[in-house]
Amino acid sequence: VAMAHLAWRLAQRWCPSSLQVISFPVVQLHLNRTAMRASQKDFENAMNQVKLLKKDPGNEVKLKLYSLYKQATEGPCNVPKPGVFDLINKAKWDAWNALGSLPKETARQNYVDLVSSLSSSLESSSQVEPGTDRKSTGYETLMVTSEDGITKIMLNRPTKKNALNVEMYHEIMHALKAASKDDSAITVLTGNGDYYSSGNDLTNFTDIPPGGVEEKAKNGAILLREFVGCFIDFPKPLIAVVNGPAVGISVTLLGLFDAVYASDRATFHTPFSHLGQSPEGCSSYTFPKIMSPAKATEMLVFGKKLTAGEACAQGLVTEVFPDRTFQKEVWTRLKAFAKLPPNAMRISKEIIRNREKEKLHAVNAEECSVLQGRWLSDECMNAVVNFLSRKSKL
Ligand SMILES: CCCCC/C=C/CC(=O)SCCNC(=O)CCNC(=O)[C@H](O)C(C)(C)COP(=O)(O)OP(=O)(O)OC[C@H]1O[C@@H](n2cnc3c(N)ncnc32)[C@H](O)[C@@H]1OP(=O)(O)O
Repeated sequence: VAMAHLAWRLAQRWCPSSLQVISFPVVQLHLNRTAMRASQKDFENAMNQVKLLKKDPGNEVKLKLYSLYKQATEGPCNVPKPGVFDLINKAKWDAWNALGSLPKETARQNYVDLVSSLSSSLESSSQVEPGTDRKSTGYETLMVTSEDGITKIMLNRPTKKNALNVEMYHEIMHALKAASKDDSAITVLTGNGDYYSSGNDLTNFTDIPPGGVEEKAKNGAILLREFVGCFIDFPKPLIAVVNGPAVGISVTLLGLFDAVYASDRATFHTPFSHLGQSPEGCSSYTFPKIMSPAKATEMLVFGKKLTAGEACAQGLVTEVFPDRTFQKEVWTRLKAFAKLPPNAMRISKEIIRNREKEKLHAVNAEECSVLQGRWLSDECMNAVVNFLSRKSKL
């Protein structure tokens, strides 16, 4: 009954995408403006690079470019929401508005990073900025760059609050495997836009294969186990730069990171019971160890949302920074860390992690098996239907 309800709700929700009709020149029009100051040279270069792209990067990317440009030049969205039938302007407004209070300088940096990744994946005729070893890749849901000894993996679905869809799970695994072998000293995971991540993309539950919901749940558990396994086994220092609110699996995984730096705008929320689900990311083991069993229960069982300060007091977060100076302070620190001898760091991490590895893999397997059952429960299906039919939000 729940599945029939879900299918009906979804049929109501889906409509043809309005974004198909957004044309590339619409973005270019905005990028051609010349109101940049000399100190924004990178930003200007990036705008010029966009004009040199040989291939259309697609509507989703164009919306990202547009929103970052607006945020970088005008700050948070400050114009009235267009009417529901003004599809193009509404899509653009939504993309800009989704960036929330993202600082102008961060938007500029994100714009430059995005253009840098496009220049490589879409064969720009211009050169990548000389003097850096920045690399970009053709990921759909991530921006991955490597510079100053740091590989940065940025979750890049800001209009969906960086919810993890199936493609993103695969791309993160791919990026982690590549980072484990590249010549960077440390690896950083962060989010683009106003959220770090809103956790599992709840639309992951909607694409039911021929084998039905049982097969869906089984495949989900296999994917989740492999995904979390990549974090358990990651060999280099892995740092989370939590730029905004974090939900669900993006929170639980933090227990597997080597350090967690958070903006004071970040919050930490694991509403598993509300969603009819159960903990993953090894949090049923790491959280009670990090913060005491009772505090872990408040988060994982009762869904208590923590501020960054509270998460720091409980050991989940290493240090909190004011949002205004967050990026500058954190990246200065990370660049200093990345200059330390990489082999020493890797070996020190190994000796810490090896004591726990077997246990962590066993916990991961058990959590995935329990979740597989939870995903088939009425409690979980009803929670997903309620979100997708816009009856509920966290
Ligand atoms: C392989 C499977 C592994 C599974 C592992 C299991 C993990 C467990 C979890 O991670 S549980 C956590 C799941 N996450 C949620 O329940 C969050 C749901 N989202 C929300 O409640 C809200 O969106 C919000 C509070 C995060 C943000 O609210 P706000 O009002 O600020 O923004 P919008 O709701 O308008 O969001 C903008 C658009 O983004 C879409 N979106 C946001 N989060 C998700 C998500 N988790 N899944 C799917 N879609 C999400 C939202 O629907 C909006 O889309 P729209 O613009 O098309 O309407």
